[in-house]
Amino acid sequence: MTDKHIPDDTILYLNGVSVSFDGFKAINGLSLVLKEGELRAVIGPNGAGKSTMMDIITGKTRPDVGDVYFKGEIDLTQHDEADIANLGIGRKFQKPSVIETLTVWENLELALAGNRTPLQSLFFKLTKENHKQLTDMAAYINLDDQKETVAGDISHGQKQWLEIGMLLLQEPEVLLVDEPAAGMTDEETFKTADLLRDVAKSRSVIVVEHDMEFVKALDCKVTVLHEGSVLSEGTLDAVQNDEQVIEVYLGR
Ligand SMILES: Nc1ncnc2c1ncn2[C@@H]1O[C@H](COP(=O)(O)OP(=O)(O)OP(=O)(O)O)[C@@H](O)[C@H]1O
Repeated sequence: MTDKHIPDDTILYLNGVSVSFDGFKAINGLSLVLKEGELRAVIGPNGAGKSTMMDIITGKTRPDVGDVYFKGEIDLTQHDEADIANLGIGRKFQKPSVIETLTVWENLELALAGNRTPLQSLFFKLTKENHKQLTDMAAYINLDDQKETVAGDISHGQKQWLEIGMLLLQEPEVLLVDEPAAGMTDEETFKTADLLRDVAKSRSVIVVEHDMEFVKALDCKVTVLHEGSVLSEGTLDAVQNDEQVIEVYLGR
């Protein structure tokens, strides 16, 4: 147990986190509390520290100082990237990393096998239950009709959904999603917002995004980062009307 007073329903707890690169403070006293089952959008101008924050949560970057706790008692600064993924924090990078020469179904199958040890996955055979799991997931991510299509032939938006589906098969408790709507059509953007809102009914989700229409569709609490710390937090309306946020975005 930690001596920090972290509320029971907190899944991620960042407090006073800072990290410098060559003397430049990319993250500067950052504090953020994410509740179980919460969907949170993180916005902020280029260089605000959004990716670095995700890197710290997932163990890619070690903070110089500060607390980073998962589920109240797991000190994430003491774990490496592989450990943190296994603990239940999944991350989707901006660029989809599906295997383009495999079908949608095969990509999903691979993600399911990925939950096993290398030896187990070598001999992995789909059970009836696994088959249903993959069929349900394909439908859930709007790819029911594309199951047999090679991933290289589906749209950019569909690739993003496929990757979200692959991550969900690993059943993370927290899903971190980096700019999912970039390069999507309007229809795909809104479907993605629907999907992530639904995902957040059974786990916690942080979405980093620039597209304000998408953030509006997510309909959740918004955190604005600037120069490595939280500038404002609240509803999208509240942060968009915050004088400090207006100044940072519009340079007034
Ligand atoms: N490994 C690194 N070495 C040096 N500087 C870095 C490193 N990683 C990030 N930075 C710097 O830290 C700052 C924050 O970068 P970060 O990528 O986290 O911002 P961001 O909010 O994700 O920006 P964007 O919206 O452009 O992706 C930037 O000034 C960046 O140049």
